[in-house]
Amino acid sequence: MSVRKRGEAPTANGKPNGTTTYHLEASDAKTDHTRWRLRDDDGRHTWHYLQTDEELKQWPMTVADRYFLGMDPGLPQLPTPRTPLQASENGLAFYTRLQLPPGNWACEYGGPMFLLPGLIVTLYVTDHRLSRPEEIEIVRYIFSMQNLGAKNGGDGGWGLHVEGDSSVFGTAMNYTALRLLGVEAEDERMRKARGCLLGLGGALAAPHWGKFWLSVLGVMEWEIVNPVPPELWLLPDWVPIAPWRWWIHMRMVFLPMSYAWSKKWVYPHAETDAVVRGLRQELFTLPYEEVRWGRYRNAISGRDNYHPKSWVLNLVNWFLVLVWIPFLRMGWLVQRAEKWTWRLIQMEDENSDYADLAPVNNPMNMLCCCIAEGPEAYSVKRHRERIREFLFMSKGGMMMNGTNGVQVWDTAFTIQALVGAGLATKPEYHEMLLKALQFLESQQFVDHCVGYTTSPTYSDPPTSKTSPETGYRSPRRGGWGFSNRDQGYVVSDCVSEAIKAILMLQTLKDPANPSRPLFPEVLSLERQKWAIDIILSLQNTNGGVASYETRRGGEWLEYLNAAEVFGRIMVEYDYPECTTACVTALSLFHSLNPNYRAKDIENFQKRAVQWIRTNQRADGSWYGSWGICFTYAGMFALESLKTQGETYENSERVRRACQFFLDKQAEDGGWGESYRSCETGVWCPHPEGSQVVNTAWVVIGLLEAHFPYKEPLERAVRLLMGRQQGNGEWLQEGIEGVFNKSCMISYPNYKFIFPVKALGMFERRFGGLEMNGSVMNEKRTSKKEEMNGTT
Ligand SMILES: CC(C)=CCC[C@@H](C)[C@H]1CC[C@@]2(C)[C@@H]3CC[C@H]4C(C)(C)[C@@H](O)CC[C@@]45C[C@@]35CC[C@]12C
Repeated sequence: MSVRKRGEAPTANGKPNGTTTYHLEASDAKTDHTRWRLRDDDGRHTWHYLQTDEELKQWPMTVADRYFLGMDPGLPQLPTPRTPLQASENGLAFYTRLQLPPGNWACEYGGPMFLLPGLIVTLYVTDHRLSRPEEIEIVRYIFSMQNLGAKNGGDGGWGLHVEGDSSVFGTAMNYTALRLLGVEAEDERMRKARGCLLGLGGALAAPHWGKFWLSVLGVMEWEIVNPVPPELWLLPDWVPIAPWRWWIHMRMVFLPMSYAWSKKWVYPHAETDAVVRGLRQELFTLPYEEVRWGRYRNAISGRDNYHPKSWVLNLVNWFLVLVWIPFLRMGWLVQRAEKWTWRLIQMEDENSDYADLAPVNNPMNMLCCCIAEGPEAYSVKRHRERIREFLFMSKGGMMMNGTNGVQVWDTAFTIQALVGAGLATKPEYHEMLLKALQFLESQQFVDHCVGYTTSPTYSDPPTSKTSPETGYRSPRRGGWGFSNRDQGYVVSDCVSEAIKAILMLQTLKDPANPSRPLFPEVLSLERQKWAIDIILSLQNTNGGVASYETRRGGEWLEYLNAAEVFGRIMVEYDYPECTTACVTALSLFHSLNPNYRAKDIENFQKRAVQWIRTNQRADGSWYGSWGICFTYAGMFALESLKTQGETYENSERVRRACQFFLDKQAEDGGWGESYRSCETGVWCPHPEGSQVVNTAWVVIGLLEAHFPYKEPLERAVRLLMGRQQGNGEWLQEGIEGVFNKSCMISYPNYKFIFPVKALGMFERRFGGLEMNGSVMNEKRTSKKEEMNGTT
């Protein structure tokens, strides 16, 4: 496919010069997939398109490349498993081949449909282009996610996430991205998308973030954006609404947004740019010239309005727009606010070497660097380099991952799966596990953020204290994040799952010589203690544990939730997943090192477990916030209760949890939960029936609970085995993860990790199965018969 330039010739440096637009001659073009390669430099993932035959010779395709690109990975058919453990091992035979050389795993961590457009707008307005193969594949990806045909009503739009119904946000932003990438407005799919968008009220009914991006691009005017005043960053720390108290993702998005909003920065070539001018005509239900922007500040389509703005926020906005901005907003104050905001942006960039917290604030920070320092500044260049770590090549094209990878998280779970399945001592997995272990060790944060170098002292156990000098960051030395060390953000359960995985391996004994450890001690006791210190610093006063930090503000701050499309985003909340992960990690560590901060650990555990107990719903379930949904949280909760000695036998609470699961078991023996559970807070069955991942979670949960009856578990295990392919793989089913209640996100490696663990755990508990022929299409025997009178 060629990208033809319309208008002017290329500039000397080969970049477009603002007034130049491009269009793809054939917007359904595809690159040669045999030329893509994934590189992993110590956990930093980037995709490369090889140009020459020489390069192709030097850099052969791997099984992982082929798999991610949707090509046949070329792995052999395996002997039909006769037992769950054999099935588990077949799964591993496949999954092991996806491990990357430094020891971690990658994946298409997609779902949200608002990430790529933010990047594309930023690149466009900062006069930078991705490579041609990348652009081609991004176009392909966005089109492949369009709601066409049978997909979500086929109305031609895009949703907030890949499985969602079309929304104004999804449609306006993805349509815009495609146009910026050169797709013609007259393309049939674009016409369809426009029809959908205009039917939903057009871009004037976009949520806050949509209006923000379109104003930066110059398609809208800033008047339509509800205020994002950087002055909030000048509030003294004691003020209850001060931004440092917000959930880290919200404050890190608010930060660059407030800077750009304050500057009212607009793409300098907007007036002459043909695409921008085209978009002004394409996105609205009335002629651009007639729009009175201020009137649409609060317009929002019903499809997008998951969390309507509160009356408090409406009042605040009213005051800011009609009183503060026209009469009270002093120049000197604005200058101070912008200066301090810019400093905080720099701290975020410096602390992560421009990787930044997530793919929402990363392009926004890049934009601010360009505003503050110009497009040629180091900060902008470094952002451009780092942003590539979010881009991932998939079968459907190039997409933007929800983080810069899943490295630490999936590696930790993989190790635990093998240990849980009883396979970690087998020689054939030694090399794989050793690499995974070494990878985790290499990704621990060994330094606090800039600003912590002077206080508190390194020898003090970290507290949750924070200060402006650190960019309001909490201590991080000893922690792990979700992706890699560079990103540098502690997540409570990532620290916990990582330290657990490491301790599990480091304490394994060689079965041939039980006095000899099977794996080297890669993480010293001192560094283990750092990790424990971090975990201990993360408990909230009520005993629960949140995601990145302790809770800094009250739930009432949701009154100021301006994003509209997400729920529960303003402050940290306690999560069963995070709380239970900390409990299980502390238990394991304490069992090995009974003397280190024993009292603190005991107190933490007592209070955390009490919180987990009270967080259980009357029907026995726990609501999961990061995976879908009750099946996910239930698994974690049951595991943590077991560490406190609470099992089916002795705990009414655990029995209720098990009964909740049993009540939801499907005819085919599995469990299938829809993402609607997350949105609505009530169990919603998956429209396509049982799902491998949900089923595996429940099996693990029930086994952790010491659920004594084999029959329901056996039926589930047979379903897992029946869904397995001849080469050991499981195919992708429904999306597995979620954030902020309304946005789904995929965890493709879960379909390997959890079935492998569940199958192995089952066999360890109950032994093999009687296999007469195929395991598929098992006739349902009565669950009730076995359960009657027994629970
Ligand atoms: C700024 C907004 C609203 C969107 C950007 C996306 C991010 C908020 C989220 C994308 C990935 C998330 C979900 C991330 C992924 C891992 C989880 C977890 C599984 C470790 C969980 O147990 C704790 C929270 C997570 C770190 C997550 C938080 C939110 C994301 C970064």
